[in-house]
Amino acid sequence: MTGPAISVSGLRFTYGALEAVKGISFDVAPGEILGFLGPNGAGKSTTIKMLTGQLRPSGGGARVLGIDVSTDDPELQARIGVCFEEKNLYLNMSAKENLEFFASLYGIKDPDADGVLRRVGLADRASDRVKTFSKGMRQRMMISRAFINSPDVLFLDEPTDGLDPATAAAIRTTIQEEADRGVAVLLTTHDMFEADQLSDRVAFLNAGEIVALDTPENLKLRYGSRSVKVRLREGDGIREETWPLDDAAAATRLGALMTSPDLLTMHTEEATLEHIFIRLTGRGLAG
Ligand SMILES: Nc1ncnc2c1ncn2[C@@H]1O[C@H](COP(=O)(O)OP(=O)(O)OP(=O)(O)O)[C@@H](O)[C@H]1O
Repeated sequence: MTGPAISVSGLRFTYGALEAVKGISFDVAPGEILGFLGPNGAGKSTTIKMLTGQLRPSGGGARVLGIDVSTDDPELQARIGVCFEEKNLYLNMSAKENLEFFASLYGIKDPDADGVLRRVGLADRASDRVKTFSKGMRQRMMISRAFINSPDVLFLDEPTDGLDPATAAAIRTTIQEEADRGVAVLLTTHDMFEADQLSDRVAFLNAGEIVALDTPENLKLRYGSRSVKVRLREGDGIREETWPLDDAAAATRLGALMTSPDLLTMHTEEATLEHIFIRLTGRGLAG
């Protein structure tokens, strides 16, 4: 297709008197991963629910693969993959039966359930009932479910939350592979390493508004500042100092410290997405 896979314009949602999403606009291109970041309650889930047809927008609009999300068009559900904690799995069915059942809802005749389970590391549990699965395995099932219809757009809400590091890394690789084959991905995560590693661009959402949207590199250049952390011997103890790296006065001070006999360690700290978010909003991503 030409044009954006996801196109959002002035999108709003109100729960009674609460305006949870306040007129946001953004696009996601085919093959692009957009990291959708913000603290609890920022409006990420509400936005995803509107884009996946679960909530009708209160104002503005959005198109996914050219389909107006407020039209209940079944083609939308057939062409998107959603990993959202609120979607349930059938606990008495096996992993494979779950995927085959979901595939049947999309009218897919011969779903590659084994292939999808292999991609999330559950191939050897294909015949086991989901009720015997651990929390992380159920999370992997949710991800596999999002892949079963070979979607053109993926909505992934904290896909690696609660997974062990090796499994999380494998899932990130899978998400990147999907993007490489042209899938547009909207990814929410509280893991800033993951956001930085995977996102082509990042949107910071705060209190229902997008406060910044750019590549991680550009955000770091524009809002981030590098610093140097110095540890010095002081009497019987240790003193720590942090100095901005791009600052003339700091350079003079750091130059003097280099030759100090009390200098223990000195290391540079890069701007992180979390630092930038705090700077932009005065809030941490976790709360
Ligand atoms: N069903 C609901 N009824 C009333 N208010 C709601 C409902 N769902 C969410 N809200 C409110 O809307 C705002 C946005 O919530 P939302 O779930 O979209 O945030 P979020 O960014 O996804 O947060 P989290 O990181 O915790 O998942 C919050 O103030 C929340 O309390």
